[in-house]
Amino acid sequence: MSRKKTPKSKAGSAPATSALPAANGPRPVRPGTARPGPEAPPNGPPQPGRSSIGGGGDFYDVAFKVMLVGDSGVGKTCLLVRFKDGAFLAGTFISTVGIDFRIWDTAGQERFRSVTHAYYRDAHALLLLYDVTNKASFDSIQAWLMEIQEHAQDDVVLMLLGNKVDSAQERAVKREDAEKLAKDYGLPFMETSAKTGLNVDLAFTAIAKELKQRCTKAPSEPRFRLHDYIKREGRGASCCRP
Ligand SMILES: Nc1nc2c(ncn2[C@@H]2O[C@H](COP(=O)(O)OP(=O)(O)OP(=O)(O)O)[C@@H](O)[C@H]2O)c(=O)[nH]1
Ligand SMILES: [Mg+2]
Repeated sequence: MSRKKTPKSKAGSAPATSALPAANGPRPVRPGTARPGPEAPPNGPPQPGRSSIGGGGDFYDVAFKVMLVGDSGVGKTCLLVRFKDGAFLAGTFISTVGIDFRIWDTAGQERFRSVTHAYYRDAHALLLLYDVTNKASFDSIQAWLMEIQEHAQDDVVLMLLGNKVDSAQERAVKREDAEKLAKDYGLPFMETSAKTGLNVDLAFTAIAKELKQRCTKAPSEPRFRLHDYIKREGRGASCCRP
């Protein structure tokens, strides 16, 4: 199910630019306003016969579908592995083919885009990645946002992540430019590194907190504020520094 590629091979990975209208101004893309979609498992105690996530036998009161999207090579799989296993996949770049069923890690390559679309529909949250050392991957973000707008639920929680921030000397996307884009679209934004782990746990935790609150928040409980949370907790290259 995997295909070996040379590092940084991103040819043909950008979303189809034909999807972008000529006047492609910023459009609101449901900033951080998700509630569980219709396919979210019910809140409450584990149910007999209920499926476990990943078939591993662990049952959850609440489960959400979070997807990683972005151009090929931006580090989606590495980010997931860093979060899940605390490790970094250095060396050979093994591009994801179609959908990785371990978790909802998607392929960034254009040729798998139609497959990926099918999985947006019931996603509760999307982590949209670009690579801070690859300008083209940042330029693709608007096209990704249009895809998301077209295929994902209206209330999907969305976060923009600029990955590979450890490669400071190769930086090709200024943090300020990404901050502006994020602000224009109302997106929470952080810079991350799957290599060092910078802000990786925070990104997933913030999404989890947002989603959980939507499902379980008592009326008296203060509302979780995703933007404020990552602003407060973000490290180093986090976007929202005071
Ligand atoms: N320096 C550095 N390299 C990274 C980082 N994250 C990923 N990489 C490298 O970038 C390459 C691509 O990473 P992947 O995680 O496979 O990329 P992907 O987005 O899953 O790519 P597709 O599956 O093709 O969509 C690999 O060679 C990784 O080692 C990072 O945070 N820092
Ligand atoms: Mg991958």
